[in-house]
Amino acid sequence: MADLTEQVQNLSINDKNDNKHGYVPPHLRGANRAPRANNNAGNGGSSNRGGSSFFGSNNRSGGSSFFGSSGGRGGNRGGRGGRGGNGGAWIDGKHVPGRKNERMEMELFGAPEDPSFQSSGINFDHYDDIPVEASGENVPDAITEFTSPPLDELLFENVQLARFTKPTPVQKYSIPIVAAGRDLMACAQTGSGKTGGFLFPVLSESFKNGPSPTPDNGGYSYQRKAYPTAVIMAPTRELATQIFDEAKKFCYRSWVKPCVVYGGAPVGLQLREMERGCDLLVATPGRLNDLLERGKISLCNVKYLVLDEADRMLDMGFEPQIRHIVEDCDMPQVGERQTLMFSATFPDDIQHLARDFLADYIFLSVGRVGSTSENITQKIMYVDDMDKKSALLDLLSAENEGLTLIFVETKREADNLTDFLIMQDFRATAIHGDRTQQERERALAAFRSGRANLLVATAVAARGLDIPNVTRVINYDLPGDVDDYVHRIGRTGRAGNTGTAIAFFNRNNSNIAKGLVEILEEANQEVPQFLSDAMRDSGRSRSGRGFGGRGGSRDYRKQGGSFGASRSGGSSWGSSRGGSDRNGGWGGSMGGGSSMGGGRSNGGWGNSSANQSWW
Ligand SMILES: Nc1ncnc2c1ncn2[C@@H]1O[C@H](COP(=O)(O)OP(=O)(O)OP(=O)(O)O)[C@@H](O)[C@H]1O
Repeated sequence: MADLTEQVQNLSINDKNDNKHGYVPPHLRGANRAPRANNNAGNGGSSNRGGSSFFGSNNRSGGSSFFGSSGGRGGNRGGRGGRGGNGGAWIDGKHVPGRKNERMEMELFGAPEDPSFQSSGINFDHYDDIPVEASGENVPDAITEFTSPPLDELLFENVQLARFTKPTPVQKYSIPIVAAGRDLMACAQTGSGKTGGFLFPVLSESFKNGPSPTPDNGGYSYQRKAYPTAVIMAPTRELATQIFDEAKKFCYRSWVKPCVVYGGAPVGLQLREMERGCDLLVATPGRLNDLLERGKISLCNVKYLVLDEADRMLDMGFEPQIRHIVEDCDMPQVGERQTLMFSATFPDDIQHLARDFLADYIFLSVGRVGSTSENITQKIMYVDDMDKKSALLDLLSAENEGLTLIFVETKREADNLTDFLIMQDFRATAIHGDRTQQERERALAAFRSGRANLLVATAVAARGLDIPNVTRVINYDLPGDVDDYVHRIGRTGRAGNTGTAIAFFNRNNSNIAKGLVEILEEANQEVPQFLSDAMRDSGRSRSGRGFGGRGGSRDYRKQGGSFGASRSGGSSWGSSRGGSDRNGGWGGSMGGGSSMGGGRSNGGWGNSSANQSWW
């Protein structure tokens, strides 16, 4: 990839001799860009205007099959009763692993050189230098490597098949914490292995201890019910599917049969799959609630409850459903189950939810809460709204290798920009809450496979998605909340790989100037002068980290000074949530998303009322 600073300099960004904002779009420079070579191998050229659904589907993750185990590569059918396939069984209090199957191993774990499987990057070892804070009573010692014990032997074998040679910091702590029977709230940077952070200990303990006996219903029930041992809730269907795909790997040959359920997909198919066994259930809250109400699932056997991207679920308005599922159904009480909450950002309100869901928990933060990885090179460019398309074309023309994720604020903007890029002969596709599930899956599959190397997305793609080879994230529209920025740029620079994140900033984004400056400084990135100016000016009209400021804080229990076995320092942040295209209609029963239209009112820096009127 061409040097980012050079690229940005070539765009005359911040050149005081140009205009007042420094950026001179190509059409004003009289630049006659040569017609772009048709690189549209995948979609047949610019005549393919009809949005993006024409990109065919499929990639290694199958993109879509809800229950991969019923398809070609799943097959953990054994469940506790040993239902054949390569699944194991729990028999007479013992775990009996299934047979090895080379074809299935290839499907689940891939060949070492297969680029569609994320491999750890050159900076993976740098994770060891990140300070970790673990607070709470009697924090168990972290492990330093994957060994069995403490990991269950079969899980250890599966971790080796995945070619994970060393635990990431969050995994080093979560494995002994869960093994000690403790609850956990964990905050770790994007791409630093949080999924393994909950799957490894939950599966390891499940493999060792087996399921609870299914309640005897006296033979009166006419319908089968699922009695999962572990329930993992996630905010979006894509994230749920991704966790499920990851779970399939680590459940290989075990008694644990993973399942996934989410809204917007036919419930009949999901029910049929659940009937084959459902020991680890990954679910969006809305669909889980629905299935509970239909009496298809009982939570009475749950030993492990995981809330992934918990703050996002609250943002999406899932709190009533989550509370209903956890508090009003038949799930064992706090203290009788283990509860784990994970995210890269933890605003205060989520910590307060923890008071109700967790008991005597350990708060783990890896790096500064809500910080970004130094594996990501961040650049903020001043670009007025009217110049954004030109600036984007410039960036894409200068560098179009690897996969680029482009974030916009509204669904309509996502479609418009995608059409525009396709018109310019770029291989672009779009993902947002108004697209059908099939369109979204096809778009993601095309992006993963590289047939479309540009994915235009709303905030719905900001969280959790783990797509190898995303080398660049462009915030065409900045989000209104700095936490969202952190998650968005975290789609690159994962597992120790490097990536770049570019954001178009203008006076409409002054609300997050302060938060952005803090993030850039923490990650040792350059802070452009216009951003410092914007921060200073916007600071005159408001104080503190409030508006658009950093979410997340350290363990709120320590703010009262009650206890703390801190292993390193921490800091406390104010919390705030901004509005943005947040809902998007993913997962569960959430409806369509909201849109912040363009055309926000402009005001000068520090013209507080004008700047904030849309906020
Ligand atoms: N111990 C490990 N060794 C090597 N690679 C790992 C390890 N743990 C996880 N990974 C890989 O790192 C990538 C990022 O992991 P994961 O998706 O769990 O990150 P995350 O912290 O949940 O990120 P986000 O906050 O964006 O959801 C994945 O491709 C995963 O396979």
